[in-house]
Amino acid sequence: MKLTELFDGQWPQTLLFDLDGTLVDSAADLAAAVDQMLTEMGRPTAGAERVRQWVGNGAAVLVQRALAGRHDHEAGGPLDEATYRQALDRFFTAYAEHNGRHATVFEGVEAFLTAAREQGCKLAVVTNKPSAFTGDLLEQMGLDHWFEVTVSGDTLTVKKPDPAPLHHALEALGADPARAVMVGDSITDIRAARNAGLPVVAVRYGYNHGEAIDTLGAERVVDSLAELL
Ligand SMILES: O=C(O)COP(=O)(O)O
Ligand SMILES: [Mg+2]
Repeated sequence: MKLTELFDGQWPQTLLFDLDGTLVDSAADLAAAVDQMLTEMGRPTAGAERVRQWVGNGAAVLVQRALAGRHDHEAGGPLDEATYRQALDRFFTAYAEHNGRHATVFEGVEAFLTAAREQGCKLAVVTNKPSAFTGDLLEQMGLDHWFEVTVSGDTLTVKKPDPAPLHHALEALGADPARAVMVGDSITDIRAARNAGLPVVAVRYGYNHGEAIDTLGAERVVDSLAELL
């Protein structure tokens, strides 16, 4: 299913990309940092499989899920504020050490970005990842040169699924929202795109909290971004 089918045979002018689970397979590093934090706090580790399911709503929610040991962290009861602050602090320190160590760029990403650039598309990253890690990870993966604008989870006071980060990226690019597409891996990206009035391409290989992404309303769902070419 080609991307051009979304816009009457034309390429979109602008592409907004999610980062974790869409461009970069970063779960192993996030899991290493979460488990380091949990160990330092005398708690049992979570393991890569569960951490993968907890990624997508930013560092604060990831840490809350890790402390509760479950995805619906609120159902685990209220978290003690001091414990949460300490855990968040330890997670930031640990992830600064692990960020990029085991991460890889997903298959199809470079080919797709190359084609998009050839078509003159404007490219931006809109992630819920804190800015302390976003630029560093993009640089380590050799992806930073593709993107004119990066909006991180703490760039604004709200993050995806709020549409504001997407609007912010479009404004910074001087882009027409009517000719823009969001590309992401989770329900959060689909909701953010809906809220911003953009079509969305979803990838099946990312982190959607262990749930299938096919029935969540994305205009296109692919196994590799190369399928869009
Ligand atoms: O930090 C996260 O929770 C995930 O970030 P993402 O928005 O790039 O998937
Ligand atoms: Mg993601």
